[in-house]
Amino acid sequence: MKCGGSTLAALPASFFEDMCQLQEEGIVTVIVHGGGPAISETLGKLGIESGFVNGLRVTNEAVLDVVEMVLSGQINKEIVRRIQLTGAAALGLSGVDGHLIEAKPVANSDEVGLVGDVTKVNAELIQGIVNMGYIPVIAPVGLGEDGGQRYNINADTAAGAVASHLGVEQMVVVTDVPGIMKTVDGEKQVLPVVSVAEIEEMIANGDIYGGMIPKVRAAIACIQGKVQEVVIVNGAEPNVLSKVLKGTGIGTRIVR
Ligand SMILES: Nc1ncnc2c1ncn2[C@@H]1O[C@H](COP(=O)(O)OP(=O)(O)O)[C@@H](O)[C@H]1O
Ligand SMILES: CC(=O)N[C@@H](CCC(=O)OP(=O)(O)O)C(=O)O
Repeated sequence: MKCGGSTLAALPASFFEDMCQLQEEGIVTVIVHGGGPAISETLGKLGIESGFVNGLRVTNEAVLDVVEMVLSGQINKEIVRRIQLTGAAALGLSGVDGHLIEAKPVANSDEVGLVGDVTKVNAELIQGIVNMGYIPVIAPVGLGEDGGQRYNINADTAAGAVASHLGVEQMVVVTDVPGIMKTVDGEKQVLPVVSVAEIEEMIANGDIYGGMIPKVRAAIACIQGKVQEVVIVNGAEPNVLSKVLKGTGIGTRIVR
């Protein structure tokens, strides 16, 4: 599951209770989370300037210090605490811990700086944490191959890579909108299912823009592998996880 920074504050208790219930039924959740708004807020308080290029935060060492502090500290531990309040066990870590996420500079690193693309995921470590009965909660900070360099990784990209490497059936992307929306006859509608070809068209004509672009790109990358579908849902919806797993037609399903 990818849990977006846009929706974290709005997640109801039922979101975490569902996760606990699903774990009892043998359906394990692995969480990769974002925290973009909280990073921007702390950067602002500290007077550190940063911008975005095509949805990726321009990242230097000073920005990366804040990204790591906010994601691996504040946000990661907040999610761990909320899961634990349901009685379930959770273990928080970032891509740095146990070389969980290995990364290399993105193609446009001359523009965005220390932003990484995932090259490797330590799936055995995630599996081991799951086998011990913990829900892994992963912050998207990665390490270079030599282990010396940190990278800021977009959380959608990191979640897609984790889903692919784990070979899971489904990735759920939890955000602040009820799915991929399109204006039809002047009215905004949620599309129940979209294909890869339709997504490319929607990006080209501007129907999909901004923060939705890395989500659909990550979805496309992972459903070309073992993952069969990616579902985009609104985290504020009560019991959204059990609704997704019961196939109640909630959100947008992205299929091949
Ligand atoms: N076609 C679309 N349907 C729904 N949301 C869209 C679409 N295109 C762009 N968006 C935007 O994507 C946002 C979600 O991305 P983002 O703000 O990065 O959230 P997160 O923090 O969950 O990753 C929505 O709030 C919306 O403004
Ligand atoms: C490279 C890059 O842009 N990294 C993101 C990581 C957090 C993230 O992706 O959070 P959301 O899912 O809430 O957007 C950032 O610095 O904001």
